[in-house]
Amino acid sequence: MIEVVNLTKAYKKGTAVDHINFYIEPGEIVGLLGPNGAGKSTTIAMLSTLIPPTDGDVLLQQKSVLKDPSSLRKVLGVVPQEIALYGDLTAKENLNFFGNLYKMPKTQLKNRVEVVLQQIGLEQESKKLVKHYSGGMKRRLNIGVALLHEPQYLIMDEPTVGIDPQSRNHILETVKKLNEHSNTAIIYTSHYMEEVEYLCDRIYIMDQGRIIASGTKEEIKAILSSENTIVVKVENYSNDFMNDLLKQPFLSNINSSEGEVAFTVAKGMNFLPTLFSLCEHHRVLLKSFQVEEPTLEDVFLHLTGRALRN
Ligand SMILES: Nc1ncnc2c1ncn2[C@@H]1O[C@H](COP(=O)(O)OP(=O)(O)OP(=O)(O)O)[C@@H](O)[C@H]1O
Repeated sequence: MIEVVNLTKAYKKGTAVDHINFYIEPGEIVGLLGPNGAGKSTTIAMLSTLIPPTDGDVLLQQKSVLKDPSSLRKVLGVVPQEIALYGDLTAKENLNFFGNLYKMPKTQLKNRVEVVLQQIGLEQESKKLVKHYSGGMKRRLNIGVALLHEPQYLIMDEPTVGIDPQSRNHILETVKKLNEHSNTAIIYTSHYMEEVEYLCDRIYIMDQGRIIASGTKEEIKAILSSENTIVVKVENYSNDFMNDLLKQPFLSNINSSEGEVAFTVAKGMNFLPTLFSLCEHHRVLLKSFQVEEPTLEDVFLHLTGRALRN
């Protein structure tokens, strides 16, 4: 198990990471979800012993890795946000180059290169120069480099930023398979709520250097269990209708766009009579309404008053 204990990074301008605690057990996929600037990359840099913390520690099997970074590096692979590859080499040559850099034995490296190329779905393209690769293929190879030494734990820092949807899906599937077939534990950072929701067993939500919520998806969503979001489709609605809705004490977070009005209401509150009478009064045609499950985005909005993506 890897544990992060009171991990902190303070810069002159402010504290990027502020006494955070979390853990990951073998075989888990754990999500670190937060908006830009929340402190995710700084956390990962400290966790992978690239930068020293101002305070706190990282423990592997209850032993400090700050005192013995090599113990962690043996079992940890890191996929950085930036692509770190040589464009004038092929995929195979890149993998061999990094394998040699890590001083992997020759026969082991040869086998691992073949396995990794298959895992990242680049066997057919392994002899192409990387400079001719698409952004998504480069990202996949970036992941491959981190997998060469068969790490037990893999950290992925926003691995799908700036790539097309097809490559994004490919990466998400690669992550799932890696976890299912090789039992690799994965720390997945992202500001895409859907990715984290799809992949992760447990989630930590970060904001302004702190962890503001943690648990399984269900546990985190339960923070909003006392409310329901209602989405109503209407025609001919006016400002007066909206103003009257805003005056209702039991409705909150009222938003409208393109024929849809959304609001939250306390669970169990019978809002329908009021809604019907307001529609009738303002001659608004009520076409449909539905009760929506809260999303992690809703929880973030509830906890911080801001949207996850800006
Ligand atoms: N070397 C540094 N010196 C000073 N401040 C820094 C440094 N590195 C990061 N920060 C600040 O720390 C905060 C957290 O940054 P960090 O990159 O960890 O966030 P993030 O959640 O990874 O965001 P992103 O998704 O944009 O990478 C930001 O306010 C950033 O400006």
